[in-house]
Amino acid sequence: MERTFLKVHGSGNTFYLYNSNNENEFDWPSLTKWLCLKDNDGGADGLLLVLPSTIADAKMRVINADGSEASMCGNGLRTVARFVCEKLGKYEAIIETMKANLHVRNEASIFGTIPTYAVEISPVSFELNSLPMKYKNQTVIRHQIIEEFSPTIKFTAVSVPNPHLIGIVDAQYIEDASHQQQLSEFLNSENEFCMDGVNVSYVYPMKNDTIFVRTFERGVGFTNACGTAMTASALVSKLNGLVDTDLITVYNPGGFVKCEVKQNNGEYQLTLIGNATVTAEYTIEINDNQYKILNRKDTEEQKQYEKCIELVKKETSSFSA
Ligand SMILES: N[C@@H](CCC[C@H](N)C(=O)O)C(=O)O
Repeated sequence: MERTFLKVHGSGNTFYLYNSNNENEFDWPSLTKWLCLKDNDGGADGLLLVLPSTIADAKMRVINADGSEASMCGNGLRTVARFVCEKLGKYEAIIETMKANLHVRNEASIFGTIPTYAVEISPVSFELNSLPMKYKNQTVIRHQIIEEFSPTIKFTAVSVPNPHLIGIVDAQYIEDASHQQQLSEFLNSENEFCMDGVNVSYVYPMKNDTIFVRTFERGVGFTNACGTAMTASALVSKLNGLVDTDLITVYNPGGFVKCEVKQNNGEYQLTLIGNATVTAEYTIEINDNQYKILNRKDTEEQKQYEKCIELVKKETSSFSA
């Protein structure tokens, strides 16, 4: 049978997006692993499923490139927000995700006229149990040196609700990714700290309202960007006085986003704002776990996005390859 998929990205974090009325229509892990093969028309970082919901406007499921399922995806949610809002002819919607129903809305463009969406990132918890993570008999790790990971980098563990380990680093750790790669590979293989793996981000504070974030994603590896990681990194930067504004610009290897960090009655209110770009429409043949790309029709959207990348390269050229 032939099915239509969109190739989409948020800050260069690239996904196939598939709309289905049947949650069990295909073997999602097998399909995702195939779609994400780099030799397969460039691959992708995962598959986003848009499904019917009885409690919201739509439901999103996120399958990582290795076939594992994630509870949330911030960059992916922006593209799902666009798909659902355009389909329903609305400017805002509620999307059901594994652990929360999240508000999404169309937003003024962050660069030129590129389609831009703002999405709620919630719930937030610093409890190690929520990741899950274990470290000695601690219940939280907040801006703390963990000798087993590094003698100098301060780490924070936070779930939003997918699990993140955020390290605040000097420019040298951005220029050379080897420390982050080694630590991430260790924490995403069998280990005593992060039983289900973890997304590992290194954050370089650039200005009082700007940070740079690079993420090694659980189930994927280094990606151009991770939306939940950038939002969690903005929160950690704000809580530790590395930035002093509510609206933080977050550069990443694939572009930039804005993260709004607010606190109300002790609750964190986090919003991720950025592009929701559709690069192509694919026709794919699927027969008993056998897949074949039959056709690809490119959109014009990536051309404008390239200009955004040029700006980011200029701003980050002193420390980022
Ligand atoms: N890229 C995503 C996060 C995708 C899931 C992550 N790899 C996990 O396993 O938690 C984002 O933009 O948030």
